[in-house]
Amino acid sequence: MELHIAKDPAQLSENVAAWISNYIQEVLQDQEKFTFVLSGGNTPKQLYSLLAKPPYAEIIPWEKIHFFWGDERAVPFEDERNNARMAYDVLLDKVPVNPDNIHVMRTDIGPEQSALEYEQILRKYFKDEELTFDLVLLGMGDDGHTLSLFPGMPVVHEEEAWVKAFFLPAQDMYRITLTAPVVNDAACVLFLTTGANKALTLKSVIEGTFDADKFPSQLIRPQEGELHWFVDEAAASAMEL
Ligand SMILES: O=C1O[C@H](COP(=O)(O)O)[C@@H](O)[C@H](O)[C@H]1O
Repeated sequence: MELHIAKDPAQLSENVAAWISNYIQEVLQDQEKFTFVLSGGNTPKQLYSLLAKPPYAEIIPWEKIHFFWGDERAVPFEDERNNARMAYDVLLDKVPVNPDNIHVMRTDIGPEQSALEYEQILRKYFKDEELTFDLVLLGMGDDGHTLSLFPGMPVVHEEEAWVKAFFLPAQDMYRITLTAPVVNDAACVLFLTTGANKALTLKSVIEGTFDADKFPSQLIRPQEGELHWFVDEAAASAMEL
């Protein structure tokens, strides 16, 4: 695991935008397409909006990138809580992405059906071979969740399905999520985390005893791929560095 600490969220977003841009260009020297799994929530907004502007808007070969999502809140696309909607607003509507390469988790059908359909989309894309995303961007909630793997929910222990839907009583909402084994098969996983409110959780996730029910983010340990935590000083403040 590699830990990268920046002064504040603005500097962190700058660093991550540059890092992602370099990584995409490097990977595309050896392959034709790049698979990028996006996260939702508030933290990546600044990063997405930087990627949508020069120099990244111009140097990233957008047409070669296939976009997927790590998780989705089962609310209509028009709802501002919808993770895909946020990414469209801040990034995807602003750069020359091929619309056929954008693979959203649908929320205009039932969540269970959407999860099954998304798994089919992934199986088709990866032609039933090993599912290996090039880059998975993740966030971490104050409670230690990542993707929609929330503390204490059975989905945390899912080993078979690639995609699961479930009801999250705490938010009175269905969630659709990739499961941890899928993310752990990725070539590179990048967590983006900011804020003092996440400091104690981050310390537990990185330095604490393994307890996936309490801190689902601890489940993310790529088998062979790279794991990077990009955090700001406030989020890192409780760690022993
Ligand atoms: O609900 C979610 O939360 C996490 C963390 O979001 P943040 O607002 O604390 O950055 C996010 O990664 C996930 O995609 C989203 O559905």
